[in-house]
Amino acid sequence: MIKIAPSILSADFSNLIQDIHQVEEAGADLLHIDVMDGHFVPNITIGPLVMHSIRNKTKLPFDVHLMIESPDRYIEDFVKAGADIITVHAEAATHLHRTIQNIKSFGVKAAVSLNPATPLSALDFVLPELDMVLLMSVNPGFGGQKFIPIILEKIKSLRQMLKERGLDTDIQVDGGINLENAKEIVQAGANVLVAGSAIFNSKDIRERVAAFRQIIK
Ligand SMILES: O=C(CO)[C@H](O)[C@H](O)COP(=O)(O)O
Ligand SMILES: [Fe+2]
Repeated sequence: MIKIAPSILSADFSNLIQDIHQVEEAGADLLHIDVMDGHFVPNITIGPLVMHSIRNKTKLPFDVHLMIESPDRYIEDFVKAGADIITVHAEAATHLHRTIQNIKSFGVKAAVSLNPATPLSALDFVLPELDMVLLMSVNPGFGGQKFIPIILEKIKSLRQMLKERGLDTDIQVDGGINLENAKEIVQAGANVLVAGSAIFNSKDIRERVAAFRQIIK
């Protein structure tokens, strides 16, 4: 079962709840929330306060992508704000194993993200601890960027690595996913697709989620 995770980074923030309801009614599986701190990435987005304010407006699980330095300082805040899955960047966590344990200690799912240039070997000694791996297919920081094609090879290698280890960890891919490339990303081995601009910048958000579902089924 392939999951669709619309990224609210490209939603209309003046109509955020309406946009969220549209993707929810269209059958999205997760709500992808991009948290940026202006340090790890050049952009600044939303924090736990906004997340908490939308928590009781939707039943969609919150898939929280932390693009922040020293993520341990904020894990508890994001759990309290309603996170169901918390993803940290391997490049941003000095003690990655400890950070993963910290996330799991709150009973939420733990995931690690790799920037496009970071090798899969960064996961070698934490892979069995993870519910999901997030492979970035753009350099993080902004929505609306172009998918980096070589990440297809990375997805295939990760799926093979998981198979060899007997793991069925989710592989999420994030950045530049659209109706044209979604199928090959799934065929490469991804089972959770994040899409921001391709969903929220379309004229008909519901129809666009349905079109993604049709293409990847
Ligand atoms: O983490 C992200 C950027 O750092 C976003 O989730 C991602 O870029 C989604 O936006 P789009 O689908 O428009 O590329
Ligand atoms: Fe993201």
